[in-house]
Amino acid sequence: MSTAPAGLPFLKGHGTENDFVILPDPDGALAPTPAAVARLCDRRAGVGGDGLLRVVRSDALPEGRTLADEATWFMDYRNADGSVAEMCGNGVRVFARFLWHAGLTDDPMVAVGTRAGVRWARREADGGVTVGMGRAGLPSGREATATVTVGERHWPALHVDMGNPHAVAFVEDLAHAGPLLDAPGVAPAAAYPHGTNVEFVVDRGPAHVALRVHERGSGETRSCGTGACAVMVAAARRDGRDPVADGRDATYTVDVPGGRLVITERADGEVEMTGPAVIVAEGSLDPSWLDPAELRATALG
Ligand SMILES: N[C@@H](CCC[C@H](N)C(=O)O)C(=O)O
Repeated sequence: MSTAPAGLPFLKGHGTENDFVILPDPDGALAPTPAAVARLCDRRAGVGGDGLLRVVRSDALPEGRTLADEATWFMDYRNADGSVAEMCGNGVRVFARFLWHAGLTDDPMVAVGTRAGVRWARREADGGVTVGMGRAGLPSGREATATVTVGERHWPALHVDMGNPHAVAFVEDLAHAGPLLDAPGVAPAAAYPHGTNVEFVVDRGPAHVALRVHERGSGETRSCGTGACAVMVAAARRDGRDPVADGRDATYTVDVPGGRLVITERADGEVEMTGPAVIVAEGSLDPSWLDPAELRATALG
């Protein structure tokens, strides 16, 4: 029997192996510093994850307050290095799975506030979760394209905005991107003033592609939902498909190292992504390991 003082509750979850530490903080009592997030996400000395999902009531956060009428819950997303990101597509599926798992809602359709606006998530009969990802942004002019570099190799890349930034490069072989230990070079830097996620894409068949991704703030990951949607839209345009102009939905299968996502760009321009969302563990953080002051955890008392 443990006599350790009760620590802060956390969960661990993943969507196509994009894995997250989930920190329930309904009243917004916590304010995790970048250093605390990086410690939590550390794969050797921490819980481990590609990012952190802090679950807060929208009306308890300044950035969520304007969304509170539409979305009770706000996903405060942080990358593994502690940096803040606007959106996380796999994260929204896992966030919704947490709300259902914790009994915070039993509605199969939930709205989730994010820094990129409100996203919805729907529980499917087969256990998957579909997320309404909003419309893709395709900047024009000098921001429309960039050059991505890994070692001696260079590729043209399309700028796709899914609430967060992506540079999508079609390559001959995913192995050409190398081990992706460092962030690929992206030029001109002015095209991405806040940095970018980079996707490398190959074809697998008609309307079927596979990707590798280097995530801003997290490194190479096994999946990226916003990245997969950016890839789907880039592949559709390359294939001459524009659902809004055609008046016809386009659906692609996008394989990621950690599984498979099915993505539709609808004739009204909205992008929908379906994939798995899994809660794998629940526990509590040992207060002697993570100084509560680092989380400003009034909840630890
Ligand atoms: N893995 C996420 C994206 C997380 C944020 C990203 N690294 C960024 O900084 O924009 C996803 O599933 O979309």
